[in-house]
Amino acid sequence: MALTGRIALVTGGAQGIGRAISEALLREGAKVALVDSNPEVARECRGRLEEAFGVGSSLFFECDVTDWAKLQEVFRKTVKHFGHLDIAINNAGINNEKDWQKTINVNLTSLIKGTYLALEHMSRENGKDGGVIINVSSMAAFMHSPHMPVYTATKYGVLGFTKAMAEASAVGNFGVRINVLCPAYVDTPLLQTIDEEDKMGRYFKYKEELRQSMHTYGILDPSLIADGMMMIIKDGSLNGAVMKITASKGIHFQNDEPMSA
Ligand SMILES: NC(=O)c1ccc[n+]([C@@H]2O[C@H](COP(=O)([O-])OP(=O)(O)OC[C@H]3O[C@@H](n4cnc5c(N)ncnc54)[C@H](O)[C@@H]3O)[C@@H](O)[C@H]2O)c1
Ligand SMILES: CCCCC[C@H](O)CC\C=C/C=C/C=C/[C@@H](O)[C@@H](O)CCCC(=O)O
Repeated sequence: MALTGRIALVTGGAQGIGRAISEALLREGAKVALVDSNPEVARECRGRLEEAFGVGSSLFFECDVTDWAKLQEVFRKTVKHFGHLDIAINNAGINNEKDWQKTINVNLTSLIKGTYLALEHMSRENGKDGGVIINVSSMAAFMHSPHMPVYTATKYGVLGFTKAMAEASAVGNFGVRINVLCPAYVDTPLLQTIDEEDKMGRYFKYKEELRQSMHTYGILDPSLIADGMMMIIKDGSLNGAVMKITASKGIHFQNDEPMSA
């Protein structure tokens, strides 16, 4: 997929991994709608992106992805403003084991809603031209860590939902490629939540073990995650792919054993 003139929507786009992919897309000539609930980081990000890529190449929406009506409106306004939608990146995510229901709402329920909204605006079923969706999971979907069980559950959920949706898209001829990305630890403000008792809840006592795990597995630069996303966006053969990004193996894919009867 060539990116000049392509239209992307990125949730959690103003910081961390979301910001890195938004910048990568803008660098290659795409236009990007950034959706974020944090007005301060969004303001700073907006200033930087408009300075670097010009006013008009990005659009900012202050929106909490758990607000269904607002999220619907954001997709609608993006399509109205730019004309159509080609790429949706459901990236917004939190680590909050204390308010674990919020973690499920943000990381899983809203990602499912974001996927359905993206399909509404991209699927051939609705007379649209197709596109690509990337859902952000984590290497936590392959590990069993005592440090963040609900976060882990949401990331397993994202993995399963996305693989099933990719098959639904293939079977239903949606023309939309749906893939999932699973990074290991990435150098973003999310990692600082290990020092916050009101986020770690009863698992706060494990924070040094978690820090040790980061030390063992390494911490990646967000630009590497953006590279992986660009690979998925550009490779038209990828649907249902599970991309892992780790310090030891870099960008690579999970290959599942075919299930025997
Ligand atoms: N950083 C890591 O080590 C790591 C590793 C694997 C996967 N991930 C996943 O990558 C994604 C991005 O994480 P990050 O590390 O860039 O985090 P981050 O905290 O640096 O950035 C997340 C962005 O999402 C926004 N956001 C949070 N809740 C939101 C909501 N309800 N509605 C709208 N926007 C919201 C935040 O304001 C922020 O700008 C998450 O899904 C996370 O689980 C992160
Ligand atoms: C404050 C907590 C925020 C959590 C952020 C992340 O989502 C958590 C990422 C979790 C685990 C990372 C593990 C990395 C492992 C690899 O380096 C590797 O050893 C695994 C090998 C498997 C493979 O590459 O296929």
